[in-house]
Amino acid sequence: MLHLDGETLAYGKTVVLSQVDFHLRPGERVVLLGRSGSGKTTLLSAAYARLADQMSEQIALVPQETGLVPQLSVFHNVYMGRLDAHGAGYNLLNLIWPQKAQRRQIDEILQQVGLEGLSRQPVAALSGGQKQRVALARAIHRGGSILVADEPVSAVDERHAAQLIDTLATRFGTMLLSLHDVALARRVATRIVGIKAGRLMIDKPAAELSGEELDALYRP
Ligand SMILES: Nc1ncnc2c1ncn2[C@@H]1O[C@H](COP(=O)(O)OP(=O)(O)OP(=O)(O)O)[C@@H](O)[C@H]1O
Repeated sequence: MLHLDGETLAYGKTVVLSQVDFHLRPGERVVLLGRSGSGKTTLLSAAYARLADQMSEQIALVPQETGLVPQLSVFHNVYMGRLDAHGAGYNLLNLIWPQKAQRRQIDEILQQVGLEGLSRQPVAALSGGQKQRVALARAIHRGGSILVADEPVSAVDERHAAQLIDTLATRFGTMLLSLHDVALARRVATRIVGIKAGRLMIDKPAAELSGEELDALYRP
């Protein structure tokens, strides 16, 4: 479904990753690991751009900075995940006066991500972890079978992070994530890709990855 073959990923003349061979197959849950600044976001962005370009279905995206509109309510931010499913008139109506059917649908998702009762809160009034949950709810509302998410639970405590990732895994058949929590990565991933020194140093099934390989990935 996605193939990057020997590609160089750069910002202008600044090369971040060179000779990248990366693939994503339907049904995989691939987690990118690596130290801060290693290039996880760079690879995710390239992968998302390619998927969005090539696939006919929509791709759900959770960017690192969440991409929420702080002045708007939780409901409205989640609703925006699917603006393209409705006409302009219906979207405007929901902006002013959220419709019952939409409220019900979105309340159900909010419950799944632990935000029940917060639908009317402006996003600006939420904690970092709650904002991440809104971004996950928006991705779930967007739907489809593929999720690309950049550190989607970095501000959520360990136990809830695992629950949220499990919820995502039930909703999306194929996932490409970056995570900083190695234990969580091992728990969710079918494949782990480790980035270091401008290249993909690890690319193997999660079950085959040794502690020594992971240590080497994070060693300076
Ligand atoms: N827009 C940009 N222009 C120039 N350089 C950039 C840009 N975005 C990122 N970089 C550089 O590219 C490298 C990889 O950054 P990237 O954000 O992909 O890393 P990361 O592994 O996702 O880091 P983190 O875990 O901190 O989010 C870094 O050296 C960073 O400074």
